[in-house]
Amino acid sequence: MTTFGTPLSPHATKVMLLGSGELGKEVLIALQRLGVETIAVDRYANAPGQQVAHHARTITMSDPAQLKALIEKERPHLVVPEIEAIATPMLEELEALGVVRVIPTARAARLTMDREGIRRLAAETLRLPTSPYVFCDSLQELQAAIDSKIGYPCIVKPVMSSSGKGQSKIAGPADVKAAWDYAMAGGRVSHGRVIVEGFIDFDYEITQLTVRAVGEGGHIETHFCDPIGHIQVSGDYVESWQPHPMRPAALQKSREIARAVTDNLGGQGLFGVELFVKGDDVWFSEVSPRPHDTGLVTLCTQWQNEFELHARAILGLPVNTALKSSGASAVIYGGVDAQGIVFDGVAEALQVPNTDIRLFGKPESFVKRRMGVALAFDADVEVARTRAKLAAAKVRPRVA
Ligand SMILES: Nc1ncnc2c1ncn2[C@@H]1O[C@H](COP(=O)(O)OP(=O)(O)OP(=O)(O)O)[C@@H](O)[C@H]1O
Ligand SMILES: NCC(=O)N[C@@H]1O[C@H](COP(=O)([O-])[O-])[C@@H](O)[C@H]1O
Ligand SMILES: [Mg+2]
Repeated sequence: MTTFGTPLSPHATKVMLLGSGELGKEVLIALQRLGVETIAVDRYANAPGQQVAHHARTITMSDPAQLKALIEKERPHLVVPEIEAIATPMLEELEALGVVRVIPTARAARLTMDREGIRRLAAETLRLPTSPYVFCDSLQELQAAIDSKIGYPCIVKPVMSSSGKGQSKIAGPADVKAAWDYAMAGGRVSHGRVIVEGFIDFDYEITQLTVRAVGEGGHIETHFCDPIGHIQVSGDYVESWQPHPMRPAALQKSREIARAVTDNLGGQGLFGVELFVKGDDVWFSEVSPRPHDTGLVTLCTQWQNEFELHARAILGLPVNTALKSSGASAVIYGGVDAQGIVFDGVAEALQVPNTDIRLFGKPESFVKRRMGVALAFDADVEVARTRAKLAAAKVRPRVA
Protein backbone atom coordinates (compact mmCIF):
# COMPACT_ATOMS: atom_id res chain seq x y z
CA MET A 1 0.00 0.00 0.00
CA THR A 2 1.55 3.32 -0.97
CA THR A 3 -1.48 5.61 -0.92
CA PHE A 4 -3.28 6.12 2.35
CA GLY A 5 -6.85 7.37 2.72
CA THR A 6 -8.67 9.40 5.35
CA PRO A 7 -10.46 7.44 8.07
CA LEU A 8 -14.26 7.55 8.02
CA SER A 9 -14.27 8.75 4.41
CA PRO A 10 -15.01 6.76 1.25
CA HIS A 11 -11.25 6.47 0.60
CA ALA A 12 -10.26 5.18 4.02
CA THR A 13 -7.58 2.50 4.33
CA LYS A 14 -9.44 -0.07 6.43
CA VAL A 15 -7.92 -2.77 8.65
CA MET A 16 -9.89 -5.33 10.67
CA LEU A 17 -8.39 -7.05 13.71
CA LEU A 18 -9.74 -10.49 14.58
CA GLY A 19 -9.10 -10.50 18.30
CA SER A 20 -8.74 -7.23 20.20
CA GLY A 21 -6.96 -8.01 23.46
CA GLU A 22 -3.93 -6.21 24.87
CA LEU A 23 -1.76 -7.01 21.85
CA GLY A 24 -4.37 -5.94 19.32
CA LYS A 25 -5.02 -2.74 21.25
CA GLU A 26 -1.43 -1.62 20.66
CA VAL A 27 -1.56 -2.62 16.98
CA LEU A 28 -4.77 -0.60 16.62
CA ILE A 29 -3.14 2.45 18.23
CA ALA A 30 -0.17 2.11 15.84
CA LEU A 31 -2.53 1.85 12.85
CA GLN A 32 -4.51 4.88 13.98
CA ARG A 33 -1.33 6.91 14.18
CA LEU A 34 -0.87 6.19 10.48
CA GLY A 35 -4.39 7.37 9.68
CA VAL A 36 -5.89 3.93 9.14
CA GLU A 37 -9.57 3.24 9.80
CA THR A 38 -9.80 0.36 12.27
CA ILE A 39 -12.40 -2.30 13.05
CA ALA A 40 -11.85 -4.24 16.28
CA VAL A 41 -13.53 -7.64 16.48
CA ASP A 42 -13.66 -9.89 19.52
CA ARG A 43 -15.77 -12.57 21.15
CA TYR A 44 -16.92 -10.27 23.95
CA ALA A 45 -17.92 -6.60 24.13
CA ASN A 46 -15.57 -3.82 25.30
CA ALA A 47 -12.41 -5.83 24.61
CA PRO A 48 -9.28 -3.65 25.07
CA GLY A 49 -8.82 -2.95 21.35
CA GLN A 50 -12.52 -2.21 20.87
CA GLN A 51 -12.10 0.69 23.28
CA VAL A 52 -9.69 2.48 20.94
CA ALA A 53 -10.80 1.43 17.42
CA HIS A 54 -13.13 3.39 15.14
CA HIS A 55 -15.56 0.46 15.08
CA ALA A 56 -16.23 -2.41 17.48
CA ARG A 57 -17.88 -5.67 16.43
CA THR A 58 -18.61 -8.66 18.64
CA ILE A 59 -19.04 -12.06 16.97
CA THR A 60 -18.07 -15.71 17.43
CA MET A 61 -14.90 -15.61 15.36
CA SER A 62 -14.68 -19.41 15.20
CA ASP A 63 -18.05 -19.50 13.38
CA PRO A 64 -17.31 -19.40 9.61
CA ALA A 65 -20.73 -17.97 8.68
CA GLN A 66 -20.48 -15.08 11.15
CA LEU A 67 -16.91 -14.34 10.07
CA LYS A 68 -17.78 -14.35 6.37
CA ALA A 69 -20.81 -12.11 6.87
CA LEU A 70 -18.80 -9.56 8.83
CA ILE A 71 -15.89 -9.41 6.36
CA GLU A 72 -18.26 -9.11 3.39
CA LYS A 73 -20.15 -6.31 5.13
CA GLU A 74 -17.12 -4.29 6.27
CA ARG A 75 -14.85 -4.97 3.27
CA PRO A 76 -11.54 -4.16 5.01
CA HIS A 77 -8.38 -3.96 2.90
CA LEU A 78 -6.57 -6.17 5.40
CA VAL A 79 -7.73 -8.76 7.95
CA VAL A 80 -5.28 -9.18 10.84
CA PRO A 81 -5.70 -12.25 13.07
CA GLU A 82 -4.81 -11.45 16.68
CA ILE A 83 -5.71 -14.77 18.35
CA GLU A 84 -5.67 -18.40 17.23
CA ALA A 85 -9.33 -19.32 17.67
CA ILE A 86 -10.66 -18.10 14.32
CA ALA A 87 -12.42 -19.95 11.47
CA THR A 88 -9.20 -19.88 9.42
CA PRO A 89 -10.46 -22.17 6.60
CA MET A 90 -13.02 -19.45 5.88
CA LEU A 91 -10.23 -16.87 5.75
CA GLU A 92 -8.46 -19.07 3.21
CA GLU A 93 -11.63 -19.23 1.13
CA LEU A 94 -12.14 -15.47 1.19
CA GLU A 95 -8.48 -14.84 0.42
CA ALA A 96 -8.58 -17.26 -2.53
CA LEU A 97 -11.64 -15.45 -3.89
CA GLY A 98 -9.76 -12.15 -3.65
CA VAL A 99 -12.28 -10.73 -1.18
CA VAL A 100 -9.61 -9.81 1.33
CA ARG A 101 -5.90 -10.04 2.18
CA VAL A 102 -5.14 -11.91 5.39
CA ILE A 103 -2.02 -11.11 7.50
CA PRO A 104 0.49 -12.57 7.04
CA THR A 105 -1.40 -15.10 4.86
CA ALA A 106 -4.54 -17.16 5.48
CA ARG A 107 -2.45 -20.33 5.26
CA ALA A 108 -0.11 -19.08 8.01
CA ALA A 109 -3.10 -18.26 10.21
CA ARG A 110 -4.48 -21.79 9.65
CA LEU A 111 -1.20 -23.59 10.26
CA THR A 112 -0.47 -21.73 13.49
CA MET A 113 -3.95 -21.85 15.02
CA ASP A 114 -3.43 -25.53 15.69
CA ARG A 115 -0.25 -26.96 17.26
CA GLU A 116 -0.38 -29.87 14.83
CA GLY A 117 -0.17 -27.72 11.70
CA ILE A 118 2.86 -25.72 12.76
CA ARG A 119 4.68 -28.60 14.51
CA ARG A 120 4.42 -30.91 11.50
CA LEU A 121 5.54 -28.09 9.20
CA ALA A 122 8.56 -27.25 11.38
CA ALA A 123 9.68 -30.78 12.29
CA GLU A 124 8.58 -32.90 9.33
CA THR A 125 8.66 -30.51 6.34
CA LEU A 126 11.40 -28.06 7.36
CA ARG A 127 13.31 -30.63 9.47
CA LEU A 128 13.97 -28.13 12.25
CA PRO A 129 14.94 -29.43 15.71
CA THR A 130 11.92 -29.65 18.05
CA SER A 131 11.04 -31.63 21.16
CA PRO A 132 9.88 -35.21 20.42
CA TYR A 133 6.06 -35.20 20.15
CA VAL A 134 2.96 -37.31 19.52
CA PHE A 135 -0.65 -36.20 18.92
CA CYS A 136 -3.28 -38.12 20.90
CA ASP A 137 -7.09 -38.32 20.93
CA SER A 138 -7.66 -40.23 24.18
CA LEU A 139 -6.15 -40.91 27.59
CA GLN A 140 -5.18 -44.39 26.35
CA GLU A 141 -3.32 -42.96 23.36
CA LEU A 142 -1.58 -40.47 25.61
CA GLN A 143 -0.37 -43.19 27.97
CA ALA A 144 0.80 -45.33 25.05
CA ALA A 145 2.70 -42.40 23.50
CA ILE A 146 4.50 -41.69 26.78
CA ASP A 147 5.34 -45.37 27.31
CA SER A 148 6.55 -46.05 23.78
CA LYS A 149 8.19 -42.80 22.67
CA ILE A 150 8.14 -39.70 24.88
CA GLY A 151 8.94 -40.84 28.43
CA TYR A 152 8.92 -38.73 31.59
CA PRO A 153 8.95 -35.83 32.24
CA CYS A 154 6.75 -34.54 29.44
CA ILE A 155 4.28 -31.75 28.70
CA VAL A 156 0.68 -32.10 27.55
CA LYS A 157 -1.19 -29.27 25.76
CA PRO A 158 -4.52 -29.06 23.94
CA VAL A 159 -3.82 -28.66 20.21
CA MET A 160 -5.84 -25.44 20.25
CA SER A 161 -4.94 -23.27 23.20
CA SER A 162 -2.61 -20.44 24.13
CA SER A 163 -1.12 -18.67 27.16
CA GLY A 164 -0.65 -22.09 28.78
CA LYS A 165 -4.37 -22.84 29.00
CA GLY A 166 -4.87 -26.57 29.59
CA GLN A 167 -1.10 -27.19 29.68
CA SER A 168 0.63 -29.28 32.35
CA LYS A 169 3.87 -31.06 33.06
CA ILE A 170 3.78 -34.78 33.75
CA ALA A 171 6.50 -35.94 36.15
CA GLY A 172 5.46 -39.60 36.33
CA PRO A 173 2.64 -42.12 35.69
CA ALA A 174 0.52 -40.77 38.55
CA ASP A 175 0.06 -37.41 36.74
CA VAL A 176 -1.16 -38.66 33.36
CA LYS A 177 -4.92 -38.72 33.98
CA ALA A 178 -4.96 -35.31 35.68
CA ALA A 179 -3.01 -33.81 32.74
CA TRP A 180 -5.48 -35.29 30.25
CA ASP A 181 -8.49 -33.99 32.20
CA TYR A 182 -6.90 -30.55 32.56
CA ALA A 183 -6.21 -30.37 28.81
CA MET A 184 -9.82 -31.32 28.03
CA ALA A 185 -11.11 -28.55 30.30
CA GLY A 186 -8.62 -25.89 29.14
CA GLY A 187 -8.58 -25.87 25.32
CA ARG A 188 -10.01 -22.78 23.62
CA VAL A 189 -12.28 -24.88 21.43
CA SER A 190 -13.22 -28.32 22.73
CA HIS A 191 -11.38 -30.56 20.35
CA GLY A 192 -10.37 -33.63 22.33
CA ARG A 193 -6.88 -33.70 20.83
CA VAL A 194 -3.59 -33.01 22.60
CA ILE A 195 0.11 -32.89 21.86
CA VAL A 196 2.47 -34.61 24.28
CA GLU A 197 6.02 -33.27 24.07
CA GLY A 198 9.24 -34.54 25.58
CA PHE A 199 10.49 -32.04 28.18
CA ILE A 200 13.43 -29.95 26.94
CA ASP A 201 15.77 -29.12 29.81
CA PHE A 202 16.78 -25.76 28.34
CA ASP A 203 19.18 -23.18 29.86
CA TYR A 204 16.85 -20.38 28.77
CA GLU A 205 14.12 -19.60 26.23
CA ILE A 206 13.77 -16.64 23.91
CA THR A 207 11.34 -15.04 21.52
CA GLN A 208 13.01 -14.06 18.25
CA LEU A 209 10.81 -11.31 16.83
CA THR A 210 11.16 -11.48 13.05
CA VAL A 211 9.69 -9.01 10.58
CA ARG A 212 8.94 -9.60 6.92
CA ALA A 213 8.61 -6.16 5.34
CA VAL A 214 8.83 -4.66 1.88
CA GLY A 215 12.28 -3.23 1.25
CA GLU A 216 13.70 -0.96 -1.40
CA GLY A 217 12.90 -2.32 -4.84
CA GLY A 218 9.70 -3.94 -3.60
CA HIS A 219 11.19 -7.22 -2.36
CA ILE A 220 10.35 -8.75 1.00
CA GLU A 221 13.23 -8.44 3.46
CA THR A 222 13.63 -10.20 6.80
CA HIS A 223 14.58 -8.15 9.87
CA PHE A 224 15.43 -9.46 13.34
CA CYS A 225 14.89 -7.76 16.70
CA ASP A 226 17.28 -8.36 19.58
CA PRO A 227 16.41 -11.62 21.38
CA ILE A 228 13.83 -11.41 24.17
CA GLY A 229 14.41 -13.59 27.22
CA HIS A 230 11.39 -14.63 29.29
CA ILE A 231 10.08 -16.66 32.19
CA GLN A 232 6.87 -18.66 31.96
CA VAL A 233 4.86 -20.02 34.87
CA SER A 234 2.32 -22.75 34.06
CA GLY A 235 2.88 -22.00 30.37
CA ASP A 236 2.04 -18.30 30.70
CA TYR A 237 4.56 -15.47 30.43
CA VAL A 238 5.19 -13.53 33.65
CA GLU A 239 8.40 -11.65 32.85
CA SER A 240 10.41 -10.72 29.74
CA TRP A 241 13.51 -8.68 28.98
CA GLN A 242 15.50 -7.50 25.97
CA PRO A 243 18.21 -8.09 24.92
CA HIS A 244 18.91 -11.57 26.24
CA PRO A 245 22.69 -12.25 26.01
CA MET A 246 23.42 -15.21 23.72
CA ARG A 247 26.47 -17.04 22.49
CA PRO A 248 27.04 -16.17 18.80
CA ALA A 249 26.43 -19.75 17.59
CA ALA A 250 23.10 -20.00 19.43
CA LEU A 251 21.99 -16.60 18.13
CA GLN A 252 22.92 -17.58 14.60
CA LYS A 253 21.01 -20.88 14.84
CA SER A 254 18.00 -19.09 16.32
CA ARG A 255 17.90 -16.71 13.39
CA GLU A 256 18.33 -19.50 10.84
CA ILE A 257 15.35 -21.29 12.38
CA ALA A 258 13.31 -18.09 12.52
CA ARG A 259 14.10 -17.36 8.90
CA ALA A 260 13.22 -20.86 7.73
CA VAL A 261 9.83 -20.81 9.46
CA THR A 262 8.87 -17.28 8.48
CA ASP A 263 10.04 -17.76 4.85
CA ASN A 264 7.72 -20.73 4.62
CA LEU A 265 4.75 -18.97 6.25
CA GLY A 266 5.33 -15.97 3.97
CA GLY A 267 3.38 -12.73 3.65
CA GLN A 268 4.15 -9.48 5.45
CA GLY A 269 4.16 -8.76 9.16
CA LEU A 270 5.89 -9.50 12.45
CA PHE A 271 6.29 -13.02 13.86
CA GLY A 272 7.23 -14.20 17.36
CA VAL A 273 9.43 -17.28 17.01
CA GLU A 274 9.73 -19.17 20.32
CA LEU A 275 12.98 -21.07 20.85
CA PHE A 276 14.58 -23.15 23.62
CA VAL A 277 18.37 -22.86 24.05
CA LYS A 278 20.88 -25.09 25.83
CA GLY A 279 24.53 -24.27 25.22
CA ASP A 280 24.79 -23.94 21.44
CA ASP A 281 21.71 -26.15 20.80
CA VAL A 282 18.45 -24.50 19.76
CA TRP A 283 14.98 -26.06 19.49
CA PHE A 284 11.99 -24.53 17.70
CA SER A 285 8.92 -24.47 19.97
CA GLU A 286 6.21 -22.51 18.15
CA VAL A 287 5.55 -19.26 16.27
CA SER A 288 2.91 -16.55 16.41
CA PRO A 289 2.36 -14.88 13.01
CA ARG A 290 1.62 -11.67 14.92
CA PRO A 291 2.97 -9.69 17.89
CA HIS A 292 3.90 -11.83 20.86
CA ASP A 293 3.00 -11.30 24.52
CA THR A 294 6.66 -11.44 25.64
CA GLY A 295 7.29 -8.67 23.09
CA LEU A 296 5.30 -6.22 25.23
CA VAL A 297 8.77 -5.32 26.53
CA THR A 298 9.47 -3.59 23.20
CA LEU A 299 7.04 -0.84 24.29
CA CYS A 300 10.02 0.51 26.24
CA THR A 301 13.06 -0.95 24.45
CA GLN A 302 12.75 -0.31 20.70
CA TRP A 303 12.39 2.80 18.58
CA GLN A 304 9.58 0.95 16.81
CA ASN A 305 7.88 -1.47 19.16
CA GLU A 306 6.59 -4.83 17.90
CA PHE A 307 3.09 -3.41 17.35
CA GLU A 308 4.38 -0.53 15.24
CA LEU A 309 6.59 -2.95 13.33
CA HIS A 310 3.56 -5.15 12.58
CA ALA A 311 1.47 -2.16 11.52
CA ARG A 312 4.20 -0.85 9.24
CA ALA A 313 5.08 -4.21 7.74
CA ILE A 314 1.48 -5.10 6.86
CA LEU A 315 0.96 -1.70 5.24
CA GLY A 316 4.08 -2.12 3.09
CA LEU A 317 6.11 0.51 4.95
CA PRO A 318 9.81 0.28 5.85
CA VAL A 319 10.73 -0.88 9.37
CA ASN A 320 13.53 -0.28 11.86
CA THR A 321 14.16 -2.98 14.48
CA ALA A 322 16.91 -1.12 16.36
CA LEU A 323 17.05 -1.29 20.14
CA LYS A 324 16.65 2.03 22.02
CA SER A 325 17.51 0.76 25.51
CA SER A 326 17.60 -2.54 27.32
CA GLY A 327 14.51 -3.11 29.42
CA ALA A 328 12.05 -5.52 30.97
CA SER A 329 8.34 -6.24 31.44
CA ALA A 330 6.41 -7.89 34.30
CA VAL A 331 2.80 -9.03 34.14
CA ILE A 332 0.02 -7.66 36.37
CA TYR A 333 -2.53 -10.41 36.96
CA GLY A 334 -6.13 -9.77 38.02
CA GLY A 335 -5.78 -11.58 41.34
CA VAL A 336 -9.60 -11.60 41.76
CA ASP A 337 -12.59 -12.91 39.83
CA ALA A 338 -14.80 -9.83 39.31
CA GLN A 339 -16.20 -7.37 36.78
CA GLY A 340 -15.08 -3.75 36.63
CA ILE A 341 -12.23 -4.00 39.12
CA VAL A 342 -10.14 -1.07 40.39
CA PHE A 343 -6.35 -0.76 40.67
CA ASP A 344 -4.66 0.72 43.74
CA GLY A 345 -0.99 1.70 43.86
CA VAL A 346 -0.54 3.02 40.31
CA ALA A 347 1.25 6.18 41.43
CA GLU A 348 3.51 4.17 43.77
CA ALA A 349 4.37 1.85 40.90
CA LEU A 350 5.38 4.77 38.74
CA GLN A 351 7.62 6.12 41.52
CA VAL A 352 9.98 3.28 40.64
CA PRO A 353 12.58 4.98 38.39
CA ASN A 354 12.29 4.61 34.60
CA THR A 355 9.07 2.62 34.67
CA ASP A 356 5.76 2.78 32.86
CA ILE A 357 2.60 0.69 32.99
CA ARG A 358 -0.22 -0.37 30.72
CA LEU A 359 -3.63 -1.29 32.15
CA PHE A 360 -5.47 -3.11 29.39
CA GLY A 361 -9.02 -2.21 30.46
CA LYS A 362 -10.47 -5.75 30.29
CA PRO A 363 -14.04 -5.55 31.57
CA GLU A 364 -13.74 -8.73 33.63
CA SER A 365 -10.88 -9.90 35.83
CA PHE A 366 -9.90 -13.46 36.68
CA VAL A 367 -7.30 -14.45 39.24
CA LYS A 368 -4.92 -15.52 36.47
CA ARG A 369 -6.04 -13.13 33.71
CA ARG A 370 -3.38 -10.73 32.47
CA MET A 371 -4.81 -7.26 33.18
CA GLY A 372 -1.75 -5.09 32.75
CA VAL A 373 2.00 -4.96 32.43
CA ALA A 374 4.80 -2.96 34.04
CA LEU A 375 7.75 -1.80 31.92
CA ALA A 376 11.21 -0.60 32.92
CA PHE A 377 14.24 0.49 30.96
CA ASP A 378 17.82 0.60 32.15
CA ALA A 379 21.27 0.11 30.62
CA ASP A 380 21.56 -2.91 32.94
CA VAL A 381 18.91 -5.49 32.02
CA GLU A 382 18.99 -6.99 35.54
CA VAL A 383 18.18 -3.59 37.07
CA ALA A 384 15.32 -3.24 34.58
CA ARG A 385 13.97 -6.69 35.54
CA THR A 386 14.01 -5.88 39.24
CA ARG A 387 12.26 -2.55 38.67
CA ALA A 388 9.61 -3.95 36.34
CA LYS A 389 8.74 -6.63 38.91
CA LEU A 390 8.71 -4.08 41.71
CA ALA A 391 6.41 -1.74 39.77
CA ALA A 392 4.08 -4.63 38.84
CA ALA A 393 3.87 -5.72 42.49
CA LYS A 394 2.87 -2.23 43.58
CA VAL A 395 -0.24 -2.28 41.38
CA ARG A 396 -2.95 -3.95 43.45
CA PRO A 397 -6.14 -4.92 41.62
CA ARG A 398 -9.23 -5.38 43.80
CA VAL A 399 -12.99 -5.72 43.68
CA ALA A 400 -14.55 -2.26 43.28
N1 LIG B 1 8.57 -29.38 25.39
C1 LIG B 1 8.80 -28.47 26.33
N2 LIG B 1 9.86 -28.59 27.17
C2 LIG B 1 10.09 -27.68 28.14
N3 LIG B 1 9.30 -26.63 28.38
C3 LIG B 1 8.23 -26.45 27.59
C4 LIG B 1 7.91 -27.35 26.52
N4 LIG B 1 6.79 -26.93 25.92
C5 LIG B 1 6.41 -25.81 26.57
N5 LIG B 1 7.26 -25.51 27.57
C6 LIG B 1 7.16 -24.34 28.48
O1 LIG B 1 5.83 -23.88 28.51
C7 LIG B 1 5.75 -22.57 27.89
C8 LIG B 1 4.46 -22.43 27.11
O2 LIG B 1 4.41 -23.39 26.06
P1 LIG B 1 3.74 -23.01 24.68
O3 LIG B 1 4.39 -21.80 24.14
O4 LIG B 1 3.74 -24.22 23.82
O5 LIG B 1 2.26 -22.69 25.20
P2 LIG B 1 1.20 -21.67 24.66
O6 LIG B 1 -0.06 -22.01 25.37
O7 LIG B 1 1.23 -21.66 23.19
O8 LIG B 1 1.73 -20.29 25.20
P3 LIG B 1 1.66 -18.85 24.45
O9 LIG B 1 0.36 -18.71 23.80
O10 LIG B 1 1.84 -17.89 25.61
O11 LIG B 1 2.84 -18.83 23.54
C9 LIG B 1 7.01 -22.46 27.05
O12 LIG B 1 7.34 -21.11 26.80
C10 LIG B 1 8.00 -23.19 27.94
O13 LIG B 1 8.40 -22.39 29.02
N1 LIG C 1 -0.25 -15.71 24.37
C1 LIG C 1 -1.24 -15.11 23.53
C2 LIG C 1 -1.66 -13.76 24.08
O1 LIG C 1 -1.09 -13.25 25.02
N2 LIG C 1 -2.70 -13.17 23.48
C3 LIG C 1 -3.25 -11.93 23.93
O2 LIG C 1 -4.17 -12.18 24.97
C4 LIG C 1 -5.48 -11.80 24.55
C5 LIG C 1 -6.53 -12.70 25.17
O3 LIG C 1 -6.55 -12.44 26.53
P1 LIG C 1 -7.69 -13.07 27.48
O4 LIG C 1 -7.47 -14.56 27.46
O5 LIG C 1 -7.42 -12.41 28.81
O6 LIG C 1 -9.04 -12.68 26.87
C6 LIG C 1 -5.47 -11.85 23.05
O7 LIG C 1 -6.49 -11.08 22.48
C7 LIG C 1 -4.07 -11.30 22.79
O8 LIG C 1 -4.04 -9.90 22.89
MG1 LIG D 1 4.22 -20.12 23.48
